[in-house]
Amino acid sequence: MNYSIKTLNSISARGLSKLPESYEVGPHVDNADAWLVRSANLHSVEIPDSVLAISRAGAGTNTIPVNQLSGRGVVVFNTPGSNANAVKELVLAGILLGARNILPAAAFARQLTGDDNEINAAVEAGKKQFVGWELPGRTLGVIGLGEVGVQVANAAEALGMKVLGYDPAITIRHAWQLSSHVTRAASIDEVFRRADVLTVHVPLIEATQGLVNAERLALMKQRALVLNFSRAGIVDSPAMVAALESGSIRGYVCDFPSAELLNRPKVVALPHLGASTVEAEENSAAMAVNELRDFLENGNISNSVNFPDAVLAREPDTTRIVVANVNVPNMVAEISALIGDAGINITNLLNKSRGELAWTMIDVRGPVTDALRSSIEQIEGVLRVRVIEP
Ligand SMILES: NC(=O)C1=CN([C@@H]2O[C@H](COP(=O)(O)OP(=O)(O)OC[C@H]3O[C@@H](n4cnc5c(N)ncnc54)[C@H](O)[C@@H]3O)[C@@H](O)[C@H]2O)C=CC1
Ligand SMILES: O=C(O)C(=O)COP(=O)(O)O
Repeated sequence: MNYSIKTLNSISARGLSKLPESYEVGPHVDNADAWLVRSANLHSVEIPDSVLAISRAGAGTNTIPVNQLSGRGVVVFNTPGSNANAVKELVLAGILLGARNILPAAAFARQLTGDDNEINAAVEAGKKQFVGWELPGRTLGVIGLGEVGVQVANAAEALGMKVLGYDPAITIRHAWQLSSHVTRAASIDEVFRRADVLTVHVPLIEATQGLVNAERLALMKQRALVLNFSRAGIVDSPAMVAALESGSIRGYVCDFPSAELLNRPKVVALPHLGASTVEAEENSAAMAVNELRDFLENGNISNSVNFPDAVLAREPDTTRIVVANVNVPNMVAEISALIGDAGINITNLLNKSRGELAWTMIDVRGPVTDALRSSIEQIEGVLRVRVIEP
């Protein structure tokens, strides 16, 4: 079976090279079986019915209409951790940019004129404007201890910072990865109160929109530094500008330029570069490609953000019926009754649920007719049915 994948955004060629030649891949593929995206905003894009899955080569899925796609039985994937090291390194750079006033200092040096003696004199006279501070002993507050937050916390701790972390839904895996020297804050406001440097590593969702707001900025120590490499909307921009103008916040380093932030000396706004390294782009694309392949060829799901993980080994000469359905009682019984009525023997079965959605895979011997497939489609609560031949 040949599959087709439409790419949106620029996707690492080395990552895409993991696909077999039988796949049709590229930006101009019509009626693709799957889409592979980075930050493309799909909220106002028509996604054709041919699309069975969308994989986000990266972490954030706020640009994808996940709820709407769930209702259509479309699986949305992301690639957890694939770019976390790249973001961590840029966050560390951001802390150092702020701590040592590197950008204004370099701008000062760039505009010096005269011969070497005059330049040296200007350097010695001017450098006192850029006196910075060192990291050991300073407190870094990390909000969100997922793939990126844990790496930032551990790296800052290794550089001698005291690290205070907050994540009410930290996973067991991330808790294990976190350095035992990182202190867990009892509340988000405690992080704002105690941090010399604060960094946010949470997804943009309703609960995190404007998480860094005027009230919380007012809790912070005078002259603290704030970093945001998550999403623009997590920081209330007018509140940040007001805090920078009043001098209560030393600087704001972020990955999201906006009209309001441009040309402000205390703002460093990078052009969404967190995941823009050769390594992260390749990792993310390769992981997304592997997820899509296993999904298209076998119906298996790993790293979805809307459907459960569901992996069932294929047995030779079996046909797989894959059903996306609403998570209600009796669904498996109804589907298997129809298969039994068609005189077909089930060899293996998996049913997994996640919230309101479920994923059912049934392996059978013998051909699955269009009539059987459409009778399964007609069961109330079934969102989509695929039949994958041996
Ligand atoms: N600038 C860039 O290029 C990149 C930006 N990102 C952004 O960073 C975000 C985080 O990425 P990952 O760490 O890979 O995701 P992740 O899903 O591994 O971690 C997110 C963590 O935030 C926590 N969280 C959610 N709501 C919270 C709240 N209200 N308070 C505290 N913690 C909360 C979750 O429990 C989870 O542990 C992404 O959603 C994306 O928006 C990620 C990669 C690259
Ligand atoms: O992975 C993420 O969430 C990112 O923000 C990276 O975005 P990008 O793939 O560089 O457009």
